[in-house]
Amino acid sequence: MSKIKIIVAGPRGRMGLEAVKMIDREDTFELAGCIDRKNDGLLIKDIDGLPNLDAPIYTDAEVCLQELQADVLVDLTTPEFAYTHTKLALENGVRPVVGTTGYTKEQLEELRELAEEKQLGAVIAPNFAVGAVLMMQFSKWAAKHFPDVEIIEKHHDQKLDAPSGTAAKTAELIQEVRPSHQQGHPDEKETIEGARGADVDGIKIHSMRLPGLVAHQEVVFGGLGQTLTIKHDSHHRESFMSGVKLAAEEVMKLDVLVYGLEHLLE
Ligand SMILES: NC(=O)C1=CN([C@@H]2O[C@H](COP(=O)(O)OP(=O)(O)OC[C@H]3O[C@@H](n4cnc5c(N)ncnc54)[C@H](OP(=O)(O)O)[C@@H]3O)[C@@H](O)[C@H]2O)C=CC1
Ligand SMILES: O=C(O)C1=N[C@H](C(=O)O)C[C@H](O)C1
Repeated sequence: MSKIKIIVAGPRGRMGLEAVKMIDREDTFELAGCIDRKNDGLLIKDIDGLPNLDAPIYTDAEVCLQELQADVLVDLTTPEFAYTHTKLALENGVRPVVGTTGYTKEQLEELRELAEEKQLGAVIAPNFAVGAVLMMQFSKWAAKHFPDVEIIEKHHDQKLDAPSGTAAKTAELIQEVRPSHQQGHPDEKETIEGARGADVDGIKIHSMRLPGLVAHQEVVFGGLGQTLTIKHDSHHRESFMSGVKLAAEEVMKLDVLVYGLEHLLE
């Protein structure tokens, strides 16, 4: 069986480095090359802290995608670049597996249409940790019985986007089953702006950023005389890698874009 040839965008990042190491460990994967913001023409092994691999680095994503003829692009960069990378990948016959968060609904829809037009698989997953996917699914189930819910997400202080992609996706899943309504007292007023958090159709999202955190979320439901808390913690970025591996394998069998790892889990 031939190996799945993978390009990683963002190899020096916290997630990108874990992905490069995972691809190196897996016999069925080959690191074809990387897209980086700098280090054009160097090899991965030339960069301090990266594994001893001969994969070439490109700063021009389009040239990289055209020259390497890879199967899959794993993107772990920033929202502003991930969208362009994903689009370029689909236009060049490469299947995207995207962990980068911060896509707008319009961008997702446009990429869904492009994948369909090209008949190419694509996976965009705001969270690759299986535990986090279960947390989201359990939350959707709980919301049928507890329509009053608030989300508290906690991340490291280098995170660029707020709320997290996971919190946004959790709210979206809950919205599918929860009748739309505002929560709290109808006359409540914020005496300090932002005190009640972000609002998605009445669901409040609170984002905490602190050094020492990795990725954590609590979904708290309130009912008469009781609360239910569904909580997930990623203590290390290794927690995301089994999901990235699964997505890189499964995307080869898809001819549409799927949004969320739950679509690939039994
Ligand atoms: N789906 C999931 O399970 C998870 C998703 N994430 C998401 O993944 C993304 C990356 O997170 P994280 O690794 O923590 O972030 P980092 O900031 O550690 O890494 C991002 C990397 O992307 C690089 N980069 C920026 N622009 C480009 C570009 N145009 N081309 C290539 N590389 C580029 C950055 O380079 P430089 O260092 O020079 O800025 C940096 O090395 C975020 O959106 C985050 O929310 C994170 C964890 C889990
Ligand atoms: O930036 C991070 O770290 C993470 N980002 C993703 C998100 O925005 O949900 C996934 C995980 O929470 C870690």
